[in-house]
Amino acid sequence: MNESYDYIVVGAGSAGSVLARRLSDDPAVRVCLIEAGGSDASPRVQVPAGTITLYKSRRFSWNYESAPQTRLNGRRLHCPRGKALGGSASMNSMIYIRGFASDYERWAAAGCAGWGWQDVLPYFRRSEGNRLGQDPALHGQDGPLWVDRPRDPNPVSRWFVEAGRRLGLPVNTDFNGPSALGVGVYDLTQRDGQRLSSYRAFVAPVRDRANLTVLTDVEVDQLWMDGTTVKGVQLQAPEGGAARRLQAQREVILCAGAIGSPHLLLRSGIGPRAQLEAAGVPVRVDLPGVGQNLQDHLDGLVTVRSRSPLTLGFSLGSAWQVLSAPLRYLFNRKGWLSTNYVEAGGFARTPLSDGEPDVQFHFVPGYRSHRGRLFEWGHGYAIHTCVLRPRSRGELRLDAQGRLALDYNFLSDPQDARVLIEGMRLARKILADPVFDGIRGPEMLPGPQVQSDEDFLANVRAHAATVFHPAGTCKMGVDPMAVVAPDLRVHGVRGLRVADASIMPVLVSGNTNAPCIMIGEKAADLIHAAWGRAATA
Ligand SMILES: Cc1cc2nc3c(=O)[nH]c(=O)nc-3n(C[C@H](O)[C@H](O)[C@H](O)COP(=O)(O)OP(=O)(O)OC[C@H]3O[C@@H](n4cnc5c(N)ncnc54)[C@H](O)[C@@H]3O)c2cc1C
Repeated sequence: MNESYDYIVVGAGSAGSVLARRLSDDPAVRVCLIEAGGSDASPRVQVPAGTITLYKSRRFSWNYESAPQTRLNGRRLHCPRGKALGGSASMNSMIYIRGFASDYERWAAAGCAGWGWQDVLPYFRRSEGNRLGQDPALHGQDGPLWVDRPRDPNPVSRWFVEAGRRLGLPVNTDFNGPSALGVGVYDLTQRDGQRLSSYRAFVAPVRDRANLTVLTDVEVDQLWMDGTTVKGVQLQAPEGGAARRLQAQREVILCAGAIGSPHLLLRSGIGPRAQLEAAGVPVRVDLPGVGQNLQDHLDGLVTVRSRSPLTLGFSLGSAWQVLSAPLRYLFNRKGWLSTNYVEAGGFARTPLSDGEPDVQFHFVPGYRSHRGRLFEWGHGYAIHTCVLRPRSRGELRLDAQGRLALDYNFLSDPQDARVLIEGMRLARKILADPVFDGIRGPEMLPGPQVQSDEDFLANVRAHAATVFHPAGTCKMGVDPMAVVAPDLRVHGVRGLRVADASIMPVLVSGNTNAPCIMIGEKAADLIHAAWGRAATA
């Protein structure tokens, strides 16, 4: 016999966790939240510094790899995505940024009625439990998602802020305030110095609700459909076993992320007809936009070596800091283990800007980058600079063998390279400030020999990567390439919505966790409104 629920939410990540919580606030409905990954109860997830052990973890990450990037010297880029309760917010850097008001105005102008800034602001506020005394007109005080500052920021992170100020950038104490321009210490989704994913904030406190079932280590294989109506989901069959089906009396909502959701649609026969036919997947709904419109923030590095054990890193000089870190963290949540690495950063305008900041900085008080490396020997500091509103568009598709192919198509629009190069020049100027003189070693990337546009472009091709914000692959809208309508219902399909990073028609100007949480909040209200329940407070 099939198990039956009112709502099935696929994916317990940033958006899915919020949605499952809000839907199950109504005791009259039964909600099933399905997560392919397992528990998040590991110090690697809960202790902020554990984040560097997760990107390439086989247990916690899906570890996708892109197709060779033609304009990045044919390199394949690593694309980590969280695979555990909490999803990508169980491995992310915890920075709390909403994007610009103008991003959401662009969504509304592109046909997404109800998604302008004033429409989405209440949802940002509803989710947030701001610990910083920031403007209550913009910030929620009582929501489950704590927003706090790093417990023990590295002194060199503060030097970055000072260097940015001396370059003429304002010091910004609220990047989610009226203007994001400037440099500062980032606000984080942490509670008492521990990571706070939306699973931890929204679902964990109500997990014993009788009307909420949370399944872990269970992967949805495809949608269970009758014609163009979704009846439920089919789970991946255990080896040698039969596939299990779960029925949704009302709706299935895909919250499997910007890679997982379109992949699931394609596997279920919802996508571009020619692609599905070539991959041997029976076509249920010809929906040409599925997997298209892939966007991400391309990122260039300026990095400087140092001998100073003030910065994070392993050396004889830092041995005491490293060895004492577990005790310091245990007793007062301070010290080396409390860092999220990307403690400071900001938003700046390059000479190519249209008036709004067009690049974002992520400052790391450690050598080179934390990306995927468990141990970095030695010390240093670095600025990651990313293009905030990339013009390049990639795609995610099934190849002829039915395998997932992920092509960012980075730098297909040459303007992205121009903006990135100007941003990296700004980053280099910040790091050249005398405030760093006492600890400065040689610039490693892009390296002092890199000066002209051509030099920079060659460096970008050789080293640029992403800051892990894929979005847009089930875009919301009303044009022929839109996958979901502004109420998040999938065009041409009954009983199915998508609510996660994939629905962004245009990538927001900043980190994507808070926007996904907002999407989960708004999805809950859209669903409650459709089925006749008033909005939750
Ligand atoms: C390394 C890293 C650092 C980042 N740093 C930041 C940061 O500091 N600040 C910030 O704002 N953003 C950051 N991000 C981005 C941000 O975390 C994500 O954009 C956001 O969490 C995406 O939310 P989502 O709901 O779309 O998907 P996810 O949170 O990825 O959730 C999708 C969930 O669906 C599950 N799933 C997928 N397929 C299936 C299936 N078939 N069956 C069942 N379950 C399935 C997955 O396992 C996952 O748990 C970072 C991301 C990464 C990877």
